[in-house]
Amino acid sequence: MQEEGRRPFVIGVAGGTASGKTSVCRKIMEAVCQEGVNPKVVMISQDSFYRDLSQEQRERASRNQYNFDHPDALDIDLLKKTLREIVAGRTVDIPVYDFKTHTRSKTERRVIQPSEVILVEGILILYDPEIREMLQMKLFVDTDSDTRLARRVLRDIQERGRTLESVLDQYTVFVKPAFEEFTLPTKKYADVIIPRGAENDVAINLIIQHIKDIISGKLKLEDMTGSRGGLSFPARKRHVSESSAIPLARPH
Ligand SMILES: Nc1ncnc2c1ncn2[C@@H]1O[C@H](COP(=O)(O)OP(=O)(O)O)[C@@H](O)[C@H]1O
Ligand SMILES: O=c1ccn([C@@H]2O[C@H](COP(=O)(O)O)[C@@H](O)[C@H]2O)c(=O)[nH]1
Repeated sequence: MQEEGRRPFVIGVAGGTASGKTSVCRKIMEAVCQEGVNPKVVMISQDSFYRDLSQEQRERASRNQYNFDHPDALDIDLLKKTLREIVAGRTVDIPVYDFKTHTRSKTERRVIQPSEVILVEGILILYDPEIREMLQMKLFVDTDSDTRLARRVLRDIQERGRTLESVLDQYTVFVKPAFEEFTLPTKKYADVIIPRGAENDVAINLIIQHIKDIISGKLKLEDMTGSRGGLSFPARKRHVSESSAIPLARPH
């Protein structure tokens, strides 16, 4: 159960498509859940907040004429509302999105119980200023674009019902330009940049240790209480300037 008066520690994980956002979140979740205090940790994907497409939009999507990488493709208001509820410690239910049909399930919703640590990942999770304000730790997964494309091709063919031609076409027309216009510029908001994603154990272990210190109370509450109340990343106080976030590179 969430402790009275303690707000969840909300971590935003951004990065390009197939950069390893989900994989990084899973590694963090596994490690943090091994902690003796056994905190409740939950992961939410921005993908759950894709708009439910009309028949006409679905037809365009099937012809690769719909831009899923533009901020307008997401119901950002619903995402914000949901995050506010979560921050307030309330149970919420979120849509279940189907990448094959580009629709939300009519019958299923995912229930998110109050938790001590919330990981929220997505290509545009650092895009909206109000969402950024709700995040106490901001991460950017920085994986080489060729690697990302190679992974996306495999994943979208295996899991999202796409053909090679359609993945490459969508990537060239929408995914890459939108990454450069909307996602890449949000890297400057990150507190920590993780080169190479989930394989970067040095970076991920440092992040995990920081989260564990917060959960265990090793980092003092007074150091962490920011203007938004509740637990906030202590780096707020010694916050590096937006352009000087620390890229955690492989040691040589
Ligand atoms: N370090 C890695 N090495 C090999 N494959 C990876 C690695 N990280 C992620 N993948 C694979 O790449 C694809 C996208 O990874 P994922 O973590 O889902 O990225 P994102 O959430 O950023 O889209 C998945 O199929 C995943 O298994
Ligand atoms: O119906 C849809 C919805 C989204 N996409 C693509 O998904 C990625 C974002 O997901 P990641 O897991 O971060 O890769 C985005 O680039 C959209 O293009 C889609 O293809 N179809």
